[in-house]
Amino acid sequence: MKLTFIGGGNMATAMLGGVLRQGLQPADIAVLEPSADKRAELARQFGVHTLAADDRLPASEVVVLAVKPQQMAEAAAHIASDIADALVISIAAGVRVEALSGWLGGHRRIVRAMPNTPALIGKGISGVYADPAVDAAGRAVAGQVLAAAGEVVWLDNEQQLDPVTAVSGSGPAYVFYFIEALQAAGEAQGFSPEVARQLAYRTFEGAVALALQSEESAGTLRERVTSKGGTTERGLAQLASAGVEQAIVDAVAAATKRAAELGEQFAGQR
Ligand SMILES: NC(=O)C1=CN([C@@H]2O[C@H](COP(=O)(O)OP(=O)(O)OC[C@H]3O[C@@H](n4cnc5c(N)ncnc54)[C@H](OP(=O)(O)O)[C@@H]3O)[C@@H](O)[C@H]2O)C=CC1
Ligand SMILES: O=C(O)[C@@H]1CCC=N1
Repeated sequence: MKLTFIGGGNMATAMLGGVLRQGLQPADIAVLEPSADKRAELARQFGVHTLAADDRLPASEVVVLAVKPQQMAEAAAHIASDIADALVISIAAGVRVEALSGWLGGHRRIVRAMPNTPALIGKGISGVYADPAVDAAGRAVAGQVLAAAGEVVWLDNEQQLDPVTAVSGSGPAYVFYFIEALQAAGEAQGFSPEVARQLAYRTFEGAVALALQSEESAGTLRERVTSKGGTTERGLAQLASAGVEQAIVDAVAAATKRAAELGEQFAGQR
């Protein structure tokens, strides 16, 4: 499979890690990226072929659009005459199939996906929506590319991509934020950064691994940590009085709203 990424930034880098781990050959992958420094780093790290902004697109079965939403119109217009019948997978937040199709000269073999950065190690999760014009073979190819990034959840409605973006697309940032906060809290109690890091990181790793393996809900596992009259109860009460649970609900709602705003911003543009 000949695969070309348009944009060689954070998420393209994460997906490259996934597809190469799955066995795709670097010689079959190209990345079009305006920054010479990033091109050099991608070639060094992954051995893939790189293209500068003005270069024409090589013949590709799959083209992954991995630029920021605000850069999509220009990036799509640049490749519109070169994509032939390639399957186009856009990973941009918000930007809808209708807008993508307009910028791509009416192309309809379009799949939208929302992966996340753990794709780099094959531990991501992607929500995926295919335009009805994409046939079963196209869906299978999209599923194969995204499976390299981790688990795949097919969506039957494009709107569902906005909350997927808010929960799992942005989600790693929330988790890293909690890890940072737990590490900082350990340091505030007098531990060295190294020890605080070790305590925080292993706690997250262990808790997530346990939750994934367990048949019990996260709530039940939380109750098992919480001894009556003990330390966890005191700590959780502090989190509750600070409104942390509601803050998480509000954060996801705000991110979903931002994805919808991005969709509106680019709707109907040609
Ligand atoms: N980061 C994440 O966790 C996730 C991101 N996404 C989506 O992925 C997309 C990319 O995000 P991310 O990787 O974080 O962003 P980055 O800014 O890291 O990557 C985008 C890259 O594309 C380059 N670029 C700009 N214009 C063009 C062009 N016309 N042609 C080719 N390349 C171009 C940018 O260069 P320059 O920096 O010079 O502008 C940059 O290197 C976004 O649409 C985002 O919504 C989806 C899921 C998760
Ligand atoms: O922050 C963003 O807009 C992108 C989409 C999901 C994760 N990063």
